[in-house]
Amino acid sequence: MSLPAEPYVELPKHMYQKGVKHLCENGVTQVPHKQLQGMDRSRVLKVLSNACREFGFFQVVNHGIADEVIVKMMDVSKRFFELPFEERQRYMSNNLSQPVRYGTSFNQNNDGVFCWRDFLKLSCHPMQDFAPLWPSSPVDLREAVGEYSMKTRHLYERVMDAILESLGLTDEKVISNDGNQLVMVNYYPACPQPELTLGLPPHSDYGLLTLLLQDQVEGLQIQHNDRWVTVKPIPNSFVVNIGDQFEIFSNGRYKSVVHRVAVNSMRSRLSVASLHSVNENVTPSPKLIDYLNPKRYKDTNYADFLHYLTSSEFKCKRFLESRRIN
Ligand SMILES: O=C(O)CCC(=O)C(=O)O
Ligand SMILES: [Fe+2]
Repeated sequence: MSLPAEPYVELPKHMYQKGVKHLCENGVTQVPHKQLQGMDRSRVLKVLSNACREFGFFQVVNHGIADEVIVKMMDVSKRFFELPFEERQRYMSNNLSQPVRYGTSFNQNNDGVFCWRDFLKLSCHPMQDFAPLWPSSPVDLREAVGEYSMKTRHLYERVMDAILESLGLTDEKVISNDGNQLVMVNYYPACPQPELTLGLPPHSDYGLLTLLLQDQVEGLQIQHNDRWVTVKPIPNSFVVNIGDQFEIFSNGRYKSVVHRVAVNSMRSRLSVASLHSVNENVTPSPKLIDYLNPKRYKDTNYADFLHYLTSSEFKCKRFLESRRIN
């Protein structure tokens, strides 16, 4: 299996490699594209592995998804949130497991936590089951989401293969095979008092891996060494982050990173997350368990996650903490 052509990783400052130029001021270092082109495959895997282990996130450019697919997805998403409320309201539901769900920060009956965010959640896999349920307006939404979800799924599989390889698990099929894909479109309206709220509160993603497309408005922040690092948008790139299921599978080698979204008073922001997870039990890979690295997590499935959401633990600790073996 081959790596995506030249993954371009954006890494926090102190991790930057010898000879890599320091480009940004906000605590984030970019590895310039040219440097990666010169790197051999094992070196790229090493960079990927460092990024996953220490930070749980990186950015990918040169991913092979055409700009046109990305632009269409962003454009149709924007038009969805501009539809009259009555139109969007048809997809509102209190039922978290609805395959298509819309929610708005101006009607918070649905969510316990207040977020300055509207969202549209679309289940995508298998596509033939879910596409007929996606909103029929704007008229080109289904086509754009269909194409976007297929391409991001393919990219997910390639990135996952590379991540497994970086862990020395090339034969491990269990995790990259069939699974769920959710496309979550997030719209953060400009907020008159941004210091009083967040677009999304601190959380980590439940699944294996998330591929996130963001527009050019800053907002996503990653927790690292007790501070918040803003992820600078790179046009048409994907921010990839490790989710809880993968931290468990990797027996804690790779980290599911806590992140949040800040809002601002001037500009609205749009992002599209493609969330990949599996339904079945996830258990730490036996190949990553040994005398020095005992099993660190309990076996986990979606029912455990739902149970956690309704339990008293939800308010005081992360889901992952509840799965840790001490
Ligand atoms: O909007 C963003 O940048 C992040 C969204 C996110 O964290 C999520 O959908 O889980
Ligand atoms: Fe997230």
